[in-house]
Amino acid sequence: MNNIELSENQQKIVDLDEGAYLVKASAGSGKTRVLTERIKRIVNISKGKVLAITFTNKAGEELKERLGTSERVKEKVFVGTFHSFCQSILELRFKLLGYSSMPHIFEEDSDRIELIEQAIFQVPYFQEIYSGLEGKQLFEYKYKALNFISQVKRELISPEELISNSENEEFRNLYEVYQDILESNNAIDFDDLILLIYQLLINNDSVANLYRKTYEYVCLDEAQDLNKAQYYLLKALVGNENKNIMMVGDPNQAIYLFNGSTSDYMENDFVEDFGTTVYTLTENYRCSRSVIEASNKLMGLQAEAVNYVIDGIFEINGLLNEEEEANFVVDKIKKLIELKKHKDIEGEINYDNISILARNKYVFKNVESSLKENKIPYFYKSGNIGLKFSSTLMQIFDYYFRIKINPSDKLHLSRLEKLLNISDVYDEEIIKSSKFPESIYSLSFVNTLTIDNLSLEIKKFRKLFEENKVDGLTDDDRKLIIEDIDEFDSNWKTYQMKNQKRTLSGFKNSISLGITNHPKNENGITLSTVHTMKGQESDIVFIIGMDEGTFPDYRAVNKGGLELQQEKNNAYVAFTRSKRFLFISYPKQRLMPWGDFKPRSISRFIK
Ligand SMILES: Nc1ncnc2c1ncn2[C@@H]1O[C@H](COP(=O)(O)OP(=O)(O)OP(=O)(O)O)[C@@H](O)[C@H]1O
Repeated sequence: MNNIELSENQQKIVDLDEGAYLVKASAGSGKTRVLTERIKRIVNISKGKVLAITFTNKAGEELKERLGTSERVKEKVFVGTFHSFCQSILELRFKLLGYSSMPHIFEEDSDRIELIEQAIFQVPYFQEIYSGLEGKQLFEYKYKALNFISQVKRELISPEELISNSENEEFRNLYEVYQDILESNNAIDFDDLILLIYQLLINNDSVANLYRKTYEYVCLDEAQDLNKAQYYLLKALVGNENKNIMMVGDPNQAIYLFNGSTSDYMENDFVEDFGTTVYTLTENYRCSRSVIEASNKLMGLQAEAVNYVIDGIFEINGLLNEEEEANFVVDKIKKLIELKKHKDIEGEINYDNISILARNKYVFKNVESSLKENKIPYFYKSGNIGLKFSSTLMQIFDYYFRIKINPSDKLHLSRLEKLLNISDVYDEEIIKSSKFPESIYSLSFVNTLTIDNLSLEIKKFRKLFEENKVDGLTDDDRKLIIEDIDEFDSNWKTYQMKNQKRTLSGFKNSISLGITNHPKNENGITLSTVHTMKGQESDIVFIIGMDEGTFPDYRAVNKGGLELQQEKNNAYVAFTRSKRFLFISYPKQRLMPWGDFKPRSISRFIK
């Protein structure tokens, strides 16, 4: 991989002098490759440090892998997501933002939902509206309110703008109450993390100058996914002097409109604000001729195949229903595996070089059962997900742990009280007579923990379950608990490796951001939504459920315009994940949850 010879155009970009540059190029053209090589070059020839931002932890890990592990790289490059970068600043400078101790991240959707519910119940006006709602409406109301709050933070809207926006006037009070509750818990949400650091940089010149001096170069992958807060954060960080910033991206791969992202920040604002020079790359190094022809046709593009000698396969198959579609996919997989070799594919065909993609997770239901029936190994690719415990004992540990490091965290305290169904979660006698008497072990584990004894205490805690010293647990319970402890231990080890200055609170926030969580190397066929597969590739790709209403999603079809365009981009991302073979399928009818079959037509994207 590292011996790849760059094309003349790619090399020219790698060798550019200081300045602001945008590489706007299509899928598979080597944008990430060029960015990586440029970072390597800067590390070798310049004294300055590089800040390399990615949108997911996974993309960050891959970038690190491509950069190698030399001391020089470790010392001179910070690779991370916007959130992890902001967290690292917040940890050092929370006092400047008015916090007396490091605020904690409420990362779970369920945390935010509970907070908004609390906010609703604090304002009679909202409480009245809410009480008049039922079932799905309740959820939709909370979702709408949370979405509004998120939008305010992402779009950097001031309170004045809020007031002038009559449609949103209603939620304005709720926003303030939500923020107050967060504050009283000494907590922040994901959007706050970016907003707070942006505010710090624009209001505090000495901090901003410090970071400008520290990071002489800024690099950003997948720049079409920028939202306003992220773009303005970068702008505030770079300042007016050293404008050494390179972004790479592809407007046709913009698929995060729902998060407030638009390629306008990359294509317009970045170019105007920085006097940026724009480069393009037109060759596709990833895909076979058939895949490129299909994706060019989809988008009206003219990407050139570098692998012109590799024909590849592109097929569209309509099946009777979802069950038949699943059987078709599994049969095809079996045949490919039996084949073992194909002239277009390097090495042996095995499960690991096959991926099945779909617009949404629910589309996988039939394929998943068919894979199971046929004993074909598979796994779901996960996104930016932090550690989640499966055993109740470790979930209880998690609550105690959060409260220990953030005593203001009333949200998780009340959840713990509810779970144990007791009012004093620190009274050992009461715990012993609670629903989960074994939580006493979670509590004493948390009580002993300090940043210096964590490794040792984790070992001791694990031993309790290995040696079956805790009453009332089945073997299955013990197995689950030990697996959870091992995951916690592995997160701790990663945190230790990545951080010189360690604190329990820093560790917990890193877990919340998913920075320390490296899902085990999973084997078998990859099942993934298109969003999660972004930036990745696979020799053989199946895209299932390409019927109108599913892909494109019916909501985008109803809305049309930009939303529908993003669906098309989504299909483009899906097509171009395939290096060699691309099999697309759709069911001609779908089973509705109420038991009827509904006819479906082929997606407009493959007609
Ligand atoms: N000059 C080159 N010679 C051979 N292979 C290359 C070259 N440049 C890139 N590649 C390979 O092509 C594939 C696509 O490269 P990369 O992931 O950098 O593209 P990208 O433009 O970031 O893609 P996307 O936007 O679709 O995620 C990778 O497997 C990469 O190693």
